[in-house]
Amino acid sequence: MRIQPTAQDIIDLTAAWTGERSADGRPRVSEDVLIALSAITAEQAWHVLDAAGYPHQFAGGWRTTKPGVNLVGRAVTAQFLPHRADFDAAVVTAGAREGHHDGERQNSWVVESLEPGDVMVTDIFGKITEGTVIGDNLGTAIASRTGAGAVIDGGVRDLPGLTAIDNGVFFYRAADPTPIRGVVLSGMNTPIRIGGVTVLPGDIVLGTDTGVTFIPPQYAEEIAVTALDITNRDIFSKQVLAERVYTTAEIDVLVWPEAIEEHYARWLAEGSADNAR
Ligand SMILES: O=C([O-])CC(=O)C(=O)O
Ligand SMILES: [Mg+2]
Repeated sequence: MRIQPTAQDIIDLTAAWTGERSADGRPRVSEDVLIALSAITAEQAWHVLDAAGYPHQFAGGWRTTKPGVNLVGRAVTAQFLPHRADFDAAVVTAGAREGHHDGERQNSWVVESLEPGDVMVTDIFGKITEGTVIGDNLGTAIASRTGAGAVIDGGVRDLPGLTAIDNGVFFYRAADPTPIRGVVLSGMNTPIRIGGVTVLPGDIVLGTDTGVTFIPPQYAEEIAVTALDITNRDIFSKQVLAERVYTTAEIDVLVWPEAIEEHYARWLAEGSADNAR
């Protein structure tokens, strides 16, 4: 038994990704794509994923420590189950074989595995009381290791301290003063369920005020490129409307006539989108 699958198991699990990978086998979407995704909306991601046949990648109904700030990074998944003594003993033994020696602090096993650009994504079956996966100490460790944050489908504690962490964004269900208890870590970087979404290790987490999208890595670049085009068209539209070059009837349509498309292409080529931003 293993707590974390081997790199080869993770490669097999995510075989749809053909690009670069982390040492643990997870898909490693590039830094440039992550930066581009940090400015997009849940709707832009949804549009591409729905069209690609992935309509169930969004989970809503969160609280966030940084409203208005997006969370973007590569998922490190973790799953907790209700405590069961014999299973916990097996987990502690397997964990020690994989280098995790503090069997009483299984939540820290996950935190200590994190790398820059990772987002810790934890399924703790919605448990709030005694389901507080992190507080401000583990939150500080997550932020300093990842520069990103975490998605906890359960509780957090030390909320004022967690909110004060500048370099991390935390999505959670509710805060509670109790410490984590009565659970066992059943897996790290295994497939997990968050809301109605199946999340795989290396998925790109996009947390916005709307909710959290888990983007299969093979769609990350397409979403970044599509979103940039949508954003640019929006800037162009507002500019030509403000300058009264076209009427709203001409601009506010699903497909622009050829002349407006050509104008947009010229405008893009002149670098006007970058100037307007
Ligand atoms: O230590 C823990 O397990 C949770 C906690 O309170 C913290 O991270 O500050
Ligand atoms: Mg604490």
